[in-house]
Amino acid sequence: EKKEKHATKKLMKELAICKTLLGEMELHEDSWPFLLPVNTKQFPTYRKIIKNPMDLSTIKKRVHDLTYKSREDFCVDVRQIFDNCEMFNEDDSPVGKAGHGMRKFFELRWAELTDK
Ligand SMILES: Cc1ncccc1N[C@@H](C)c1cnc2ccsc2c1
Repeated sequence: EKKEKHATKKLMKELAICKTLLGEMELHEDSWPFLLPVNTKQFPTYRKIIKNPMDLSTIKKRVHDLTYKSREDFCVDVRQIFDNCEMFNEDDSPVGKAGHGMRKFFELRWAELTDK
């Protein structure tokens, strides 16, 4: 059991990092396009082009539901948001620019929060 307790403690620490980062991203001025799932009525082609839709509210639910088994699982979903954004939006569009800004912010903070 000792090993198990250790793993659980490690996961809890990692999820705390994810919660911190998620909170900071939600407050970021460039987060507005990513807060909720893209509305397919507003963007009918979206589901055709984007195979793995992802957004911050979905990630928040997964953190809360303990879906993530490591901070890496969390990171994969966050990066999916920005990859989808680049796929669907022009770089110089408002949403495209917001995606680049958010990715920059995330990657910097992610590196800072990684154990030195
Ligand atoms: C991230 C993303 N990628 C592709 C399409 C949309 C979005 N975001 C939605 C929220 C969005 C983004 N921009 C606008 C502008 C008017 S409604 C609306 C909704």
